[in-house]
Amino acid sequence: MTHPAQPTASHFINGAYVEDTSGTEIPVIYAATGERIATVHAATPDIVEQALSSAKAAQKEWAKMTGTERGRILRRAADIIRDRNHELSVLETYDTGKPLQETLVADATSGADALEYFGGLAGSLTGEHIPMGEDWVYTVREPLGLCVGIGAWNYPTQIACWKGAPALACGNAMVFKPSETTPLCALKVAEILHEAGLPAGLYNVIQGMGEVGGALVTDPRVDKVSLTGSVPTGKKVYAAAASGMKHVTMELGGKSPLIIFDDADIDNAVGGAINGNFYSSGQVCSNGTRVFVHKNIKEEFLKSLAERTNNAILGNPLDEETNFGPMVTENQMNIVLGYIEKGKAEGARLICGGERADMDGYYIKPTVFADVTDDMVIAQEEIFGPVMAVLDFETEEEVIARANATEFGLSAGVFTNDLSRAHRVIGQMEAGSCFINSYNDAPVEAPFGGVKASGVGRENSKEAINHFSQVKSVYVRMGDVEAAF
Ligand SMILES: NC(=O)c1ccc[n+]([C@@H]2O[C@H](COP(=O)([O-])OP(=O)(O)OC[C@H]3O[C@@H](n4cnc5c(N)ncnc54)[C@H](O)[C@@H]3O)[C@@H](O)[C@H]2O)c1
Ligand SMILES: O=CCc1c[nH]cn1
Repeated sequence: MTHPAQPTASHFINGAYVEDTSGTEIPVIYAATGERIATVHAATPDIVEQALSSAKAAQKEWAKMTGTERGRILRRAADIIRDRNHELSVLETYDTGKPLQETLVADATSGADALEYFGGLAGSLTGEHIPMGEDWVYTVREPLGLCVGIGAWNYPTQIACWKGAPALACGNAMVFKPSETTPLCALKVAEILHEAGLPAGLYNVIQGMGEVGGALVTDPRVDKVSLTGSVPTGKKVYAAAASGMKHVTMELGGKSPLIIFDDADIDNAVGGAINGNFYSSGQVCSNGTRVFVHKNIKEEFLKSLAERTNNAILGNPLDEETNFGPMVTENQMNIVLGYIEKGKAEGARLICGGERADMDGYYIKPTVFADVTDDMVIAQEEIFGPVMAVLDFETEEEVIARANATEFGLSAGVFTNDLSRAHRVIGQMEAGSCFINSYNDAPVEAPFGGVKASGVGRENSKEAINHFSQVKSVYVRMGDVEAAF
C-alpha cells in the first residue's frame, strides 16, 4: 500500500489486522487518475470463519456490560475520528474519488456523529413497565446477537459507522463487508473502535465480492443483515436472510422526485436541485433525479441551473477548491455515459454537460436534460451519476401522481413558499426520507430509509435502535395461579 493513511492488511478480525493472500486479489483504483493505490484480498472461507466465530464469542460479554460502558467506548471512537478527520477524509477521497472539500465535512464527521449519538443513547435503552391490575408486565430491550453489515461504495466510512454504531450500542457484534470497490475506510473504523477500547471481536471487517456477502448472510450464526446497495442485490440478500428468518435492514436505490412549484424561491430551488443531483458526482442514493419544474418557471430555472452548473470545478479531488470529482470506477463512468447517450437518443434536450470531461480519471461533466418525459429510460432507472432529468408539470394533483409512479420510494422533496401546500404534497409522497425547501440533509438524528422497493427499516435516529434490538416481555403474576384442573 502506498498512502500513509492506508490500512496495513486486508481484514480486521478479533482486534487485529489479518492478511490471507490466497484470497482473490482486489485492486483499489484511485478514480481521479486510474492508478492502483492498494491491493486487498477477498476473504477465504477460513477468514469468513475467523470473523464470524470471533464476533459470536465476543458478543455475550459485550451485551452484559452496561449501556453507559458501551456508549463510552463509542463516544471515545467518535472523538478519535474527529481528531483524525483530515487523514480519514484523505483516505475517503482515495477510496472513492470524492473531493476533499466534501469528504472533510460529510464522511468521517458523519461517522463520528453516529458513534457519538448512539454512544449517548446506549445508557438509556430501557423497557417499559405495564400495570395489569395487581399483576404487571415488564419489557426488556435485548440485542439481536451477531449482525452483518454490507456496504455500498459511495460512503464507505459513513456506512461502516451508520451500521456499526447502533449495532454496538445495542450490545451486538458486527461483521462488516465493505464494497469491493472501496475496501479501505471501514478498516480504519475498526482500528479506531478498538483503539477506543472496544473488546476484540466485536467489529470485524472482511473484504470480498458478492460471494463473501452471501456466505455471511446465509451463516446460521448470523441474526441480522443490514445492507446498503442496489435494489437487485437487496432482493437477493433479503430472500437469503428470510430463509434463515433473520432480521433485515435494506437501504437500497432510488429515483426520487424533487418538485418545484412556481412560487418557489428559484435560487434555493436551483441550489436544492444541485445538491440533490451533483453532490458526490451524483452517487447518492437519495438524490432527487427527477426534477419536476412548474412550466411557468421552467426556462428561468433552467437558465440559472445551467449557469451555476457550468461553474462546477472539476479537478484534483485533493485540491480543496475542487467541488466535483470523478465517478468511482471506469465501469460506473461507462454505465452513466450509456444513460447520457440514451437520454440524447430519446430526444431529451441537453442543457449542459452530456459527455466525459477531457482529463485523466473517470470524470463526467455534470449533465442536465430538460423536456424529459415520464416514459424515458433516464426518468425511470437509477443512474447513480451526475445526470439530472428535468420534467415539466402544471397541476399539483398531476405532479403527485407522476412523482409516485415508480417502484422506488427512498426520498422526495418539494420547493414552494406555500407551506400548506408543502406539507400537503409531502404528506402524499410515497417516500421514506423527505425534504421541504431543502434536499439531501441526512443528520444522524433523523430516520433515514425508503419505502416500496427502496428498502426496509431505517438507519439513524432512535428508529435504528428498534432495528438492532428486540423486545422481550415478561408477565409477572403477583397472586395465585388459577387453573381449570
Ligand atoms: N438507501 C441507502 O442508504 C443507500 C446508500 C448508498 C447506496 N445505495 C445504493 O447502492 C447502490 C450502489 O452501490 P453498489 O453498486 O455497491 O451496490 P451493489 O448492490 O452492487 O453492492 C452492494 C454490496 O452488496 C454486496 N453484494 C453483492 N451481491 C451480494 C450478494 N448476493 N449477497 C451479499 N452481498 C452482496 C456487494 O459486494 C456490495 O458490498 C445504488 O443502488 C444506491 O442507490 C443505497
Ligand atoms: O447515499 C446514501 C446515504 C446518504 C445520503 N446522504 C448522505 N448519505
